[in-house]
Amino acid sequence: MLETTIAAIGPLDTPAMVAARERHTRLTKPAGSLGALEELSVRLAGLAGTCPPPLPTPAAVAVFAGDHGVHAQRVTPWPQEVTAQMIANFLTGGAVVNAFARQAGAAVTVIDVGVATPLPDLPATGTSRLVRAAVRAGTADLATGPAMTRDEARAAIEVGIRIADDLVAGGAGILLTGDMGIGNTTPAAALIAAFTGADAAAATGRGTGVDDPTYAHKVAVVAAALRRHAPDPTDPVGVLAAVGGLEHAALAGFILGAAAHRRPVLLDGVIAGSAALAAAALAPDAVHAMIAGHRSAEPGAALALRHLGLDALIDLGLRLGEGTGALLALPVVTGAVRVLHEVATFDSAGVAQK
Ligand SMILES: O=C(O)c1ccc[n+]([C@@H]2O[C@H](COP(=O)([O-])O)[C@@H](O)[C@H]2O)c1
Ligand SMILES: Cc1cc2nc[nH]c2cc1C
Repeated sequence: MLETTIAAIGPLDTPAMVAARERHTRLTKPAGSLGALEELSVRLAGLAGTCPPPLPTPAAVAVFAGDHGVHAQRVTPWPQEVTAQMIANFLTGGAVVNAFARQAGAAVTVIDVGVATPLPDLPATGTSRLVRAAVRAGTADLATGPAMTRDEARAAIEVGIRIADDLVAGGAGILLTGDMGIGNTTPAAALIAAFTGADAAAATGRGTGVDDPTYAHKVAVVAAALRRHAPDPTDPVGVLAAVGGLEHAALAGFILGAAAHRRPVLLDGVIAGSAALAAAALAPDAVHAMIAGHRSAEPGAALALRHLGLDALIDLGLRLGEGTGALLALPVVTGAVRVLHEVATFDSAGVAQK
């Protein structure tokens, strides 16, 4: 499944992009006046292979949840049970992602790809549902050994591909990434260091908000893990297995799945950024489908986006995860595409040119 997904990912369609650029020159606005939205709309035309590209609707956000053995190293102040407790909150519609999803008209799918705490029977609300797809009950501690086996990393990637397949089959026009996992900014930092070559201190942030001593310890844990595992960026599955997380691997698969279906995938924060690096290492053309929703306050997020050649659409200092930054950026993406559908040309509107 991974190989066929990678094989389906290809370059952008040049004629559709040429048509979109040409159309922009005829619309009733000074050339270039929509800034980054113009190049984004051109890229989405190239992704869809048609101009104008379809409006990115309906939107589907997938929140991949997992737990982390590295929690034992005290890299986060939050108890591990909060991962499962927040899943319950997502399913009853009480989290920030639910509020933003209601605003955006997006459906929320929560995927247990490896939560350590047993989940109770959870009722789905109108717009949220749970998929139980745990590969294992949390990773092992990456400070003392590999986080998971290669087979488990691959299985988690394939969970993400399957979710992307299902959401696209259900009609989704755009996929949004979300994540939930107490401790998951530590593997995200290690992945970003492994794929970009940045050092541990540059790639590591404060996550949910650790104090100075905990931050220094977290950097040391990431640095030691990189020394111990010496992850090889040309072996992305091996990198994910050594220093990643189940939700990071699943998100990498989800991104690949979106790219294989030529659907845009709107990335949330630092966890999505680390997964996007893995996806790009597996299939470089997957980058064409990626849109950086926002610039997370985590320093590793900016490193990941720079490595991918992506500019964030919004920068509001968010560091929540769950898909919240991606959801806030969705109207920007829709606006970029709507221009190509709805704006009059100078000829049709009788507006004089310079
Ligand atoms: O999206 C981000 O950039 C982001 C930045 C910091 C923290 N988070 C969220 O906070 C949790 C991980 O933080 P931590 O400190 O426990 O590693 C996890 O559930 C993430 O979704 C998310
Ligand atoms: C309360 C809480 C909510 C979250 N949402 C995403 N990560 C989170 C981490 C915590 C701790």
